[in-house]
Amino acid sequence: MTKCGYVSVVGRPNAGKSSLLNWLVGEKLAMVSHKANATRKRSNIIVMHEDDQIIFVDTPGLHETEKLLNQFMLDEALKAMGDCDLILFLAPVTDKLTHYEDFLQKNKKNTNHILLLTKIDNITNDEVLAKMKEYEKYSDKYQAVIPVSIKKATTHADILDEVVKHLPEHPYLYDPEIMTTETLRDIFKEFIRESIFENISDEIPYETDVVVEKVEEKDHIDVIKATIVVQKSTQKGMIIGKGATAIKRIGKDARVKIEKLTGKKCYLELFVSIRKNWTKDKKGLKDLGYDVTL
Ligand SMILES: Nc1nc2c(ncn2[C@@H]2O[C@H](COP(=O)(O)OP(=O)(O)OP(=O)(O)O)[C@@H](O)[C@H]2O)c(=O)[nH]1
Repeated sequence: MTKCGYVSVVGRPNAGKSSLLNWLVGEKLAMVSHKANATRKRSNIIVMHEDDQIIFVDTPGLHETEKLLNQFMLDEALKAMGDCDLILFLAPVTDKLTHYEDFLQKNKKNTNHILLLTKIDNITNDEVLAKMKEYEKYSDKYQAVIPVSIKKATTHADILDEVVKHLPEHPYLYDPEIMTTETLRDIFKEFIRESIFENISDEIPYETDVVVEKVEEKDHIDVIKATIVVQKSTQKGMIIGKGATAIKRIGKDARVKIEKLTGKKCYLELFVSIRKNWTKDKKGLKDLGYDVTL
């Protein structure tokens, strides 16, 4: 009998969740940013490991906050934790244990979890061992602890072997050929958002969203029209930039990512529109597809 189940990938902002998933699936599907809190919604990434199927759920970072959009993000992560067969908790190896202790508090259903110590390329082997020793006082809480660096590691078999051990016997839930339940439209949106995070500084990316209005898939080219939504007119000016330089850079970077994924040319047309204070009220969030039930 095959094994198959849901594995929520959880950790504080910037822990390396999306990077890990892209690495495990061998394809760039999730948005990665050096800025924290870039991931806003859950998304499924499906990895076949030998005959077993693992459905990883990428989640927004665990963080405390008052903003409505951020509360939605936290709620997404908590829901994913309460609703899976196993949790992968990612802790950058240099983190203090308090983040892990916070997670233990939030894991109300005591779902089984594996502790992944990430970014171990940043420190020496001895330091990694010392950190693993620190976590040992919680060894009755986790199923396993695995140190990992996606920058250095050459195989992911050890992580996947360990994950599969804790999944139920179950027939596949998805066609083994597919890598994600996200639509291409969702992925294009995330690529454009990622390019905004890369090119625009300060708080603006956090108050920006993207609506993909139209995707026309032709034989040799995809024609995509998308609108970048901001909260106020000064932000619109920043996104466009002097002589439209900023928006051109955003468009170029997003196009390169899209073309790499699809293997086709892409013509990407970007617009900017203002929706006043969309991150702050329920209607604004709902209109942009964040199903707030808070
Ligand atoms: N040195 C090093 N950097 C890493 C590693 N994994 C991820 N990073 C970097 O850490 C940053 C955050 O990575 P993400 O994958 O976006 O982190 P996330 O946990 O999904 O972040 P949120 O969206 O904020 O929840 C990026 O700049 C990555 O390149 C690693 O193994 N080593």
